Amino acid sequence: MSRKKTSKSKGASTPAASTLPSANGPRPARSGTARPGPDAPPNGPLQPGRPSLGGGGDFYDVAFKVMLVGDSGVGKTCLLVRFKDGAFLAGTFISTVGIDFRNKVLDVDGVKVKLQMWDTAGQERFRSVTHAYYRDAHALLLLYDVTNKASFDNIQAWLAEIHEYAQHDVALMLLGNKEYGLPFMETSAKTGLNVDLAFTAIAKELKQRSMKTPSEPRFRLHDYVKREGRGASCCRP
Ligand SMILES: Nc1nc2c(ncn2[C@@H]2O[C@H](COP(=O)(O)OP(=O)(O)OP(=O)(O)O)[C@@H](O)[C@H]2O)c(=O)[nH]1
Ligand SMILES: [Mg+2]
Repeated sequence: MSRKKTSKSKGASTPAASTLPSANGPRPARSGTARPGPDAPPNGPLQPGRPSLGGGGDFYDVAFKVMLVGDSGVGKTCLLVRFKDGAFLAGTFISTVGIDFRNKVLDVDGVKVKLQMWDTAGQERFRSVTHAYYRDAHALLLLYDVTNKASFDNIQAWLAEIHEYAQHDVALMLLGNKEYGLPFMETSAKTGLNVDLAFTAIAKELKQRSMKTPSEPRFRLHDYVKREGRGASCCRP
């Protein structure tokens, strides 16, 4: 697959969607090798989209490159494994070395969208490796650990890296991972996001506790918040 190298300039915009050569082929020697092996998909600009058959027989119409970034330990790899395989990597924490990738094809309103997801190492020592991958990412998921204040404080630094190395129009999302096992939502007094929900939910919980009527279905605060919570929010300083 021919690739032209484009130097990143502020005027450059995110490369067109593409059909990526399958990254489903044999994975790099060790997941997250500092430099993915020869089977890793090219890190150059991506070709224009066309229906294509990736490795592993997954048909897709369009493909995008998504990168996960954030401090070491915030849960980038675990989030990816959960999304890809539906499993949680409990047990010992094995830090990603360099960069790794996983693919998943989603059906988005009848369009087969292949996400090639790059799992970066959060450790400082791999930063130079991961910088090279920002350039042709279509989207960046920036993770912090809601139980680790420093990982949230570092968001500013990650945003500066993104501004420095990614295309100016890259799609960005901020994800707070892990939880204390408590119902969790983000609110904004400024925009009103989830403000009514927060107080309505707690009112429902307290009413149920004090006026329990056996015939009424049990109110589950966690489920209610999850169901009603408007996750879509944008974090303005
Ligand atoms: N309780 C809880 N633990 C989590 C969650 N996600 C990840 N972990 C744990 O956090 C630790 C780090 O998770 P990883 O996914 O390996 O972290 P990472 O961001 O990939 O770290 P690096 O590869 O070093 O950048 C592991 O021990 C996970 O089990 C979560 O949602 N909840
Ligand atoms: Mg990792």
